[in-house]
Amino acid sequence: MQLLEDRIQREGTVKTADVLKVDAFLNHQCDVALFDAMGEAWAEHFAGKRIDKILTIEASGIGIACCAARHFGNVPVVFAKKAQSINLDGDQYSTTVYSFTKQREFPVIVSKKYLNAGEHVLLIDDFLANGKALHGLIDLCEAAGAVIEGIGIAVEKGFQKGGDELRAEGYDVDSLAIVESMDPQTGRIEFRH
Ligand SMILES: O=P(O)(O)OC[C@H]1O[C@H](OP(=O)(O)OP(=O)(O)O)[C@H](O)[C@@H]1O
Ligand SMILES: O=c1[nH]c(=O)c2nc[nH]c2[nH]1
Repeated sequence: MQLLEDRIQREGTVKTADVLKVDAFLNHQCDVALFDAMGEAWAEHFAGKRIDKILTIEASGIGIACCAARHFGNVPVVFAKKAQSINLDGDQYSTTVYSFTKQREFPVIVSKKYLNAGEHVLLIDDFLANGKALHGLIDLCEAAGAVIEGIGIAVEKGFQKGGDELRAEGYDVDSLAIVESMDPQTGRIEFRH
């Protein structure tokens, strides 16, 4: 998606060999018009598929998923929580996920009320790196008996293994920008096309 690639080139910074900082528009300050255009692009890619619900994970996937839902007939958005809470009652599906930016394991929890057998689910997230977050969401869907129709990602780092693994597993992964390589010394970012 040219709009997203241009934005990454203009405002993204390569912090280290594997950390791209795009917090000016994606995962700290949020550009809602950009999120809306991303939702439109996923709706085009997944057109014709039955999507009953969008599932994402705290924290950075939530805003993107909510904007995307507007392009999928306002389907509900469910986000997996990364901590127990007194608000999480009743039966739950849960797994654990290693967080890329926080560098530790988190529980990943969804109430059984909000993920049901036979529901057709689109998974959305801001980043795809090693695929830990996505595999956590897939585990939750499998436990619930939900059907995964596809995966929409804003930024995939193609030099990390998550995206290629998920495609090899047979998932339809639509990443709007795939960073093929990036260099913290020069700041150069190259995309896969
Ligand atoms: O493919 P992976 O290696 O799992 O990396 C991608 C995940 O990393 C980030 O989550 P993180 O927990 O780091 O941050 P967040 O709380 O801002 O979402 C991002 O939001 C993705 O969910
Ligand atoms: O802001 C971020 N930059 C990254 O490179 C990344 N990888 C996973 N999650 C990420 N979040």
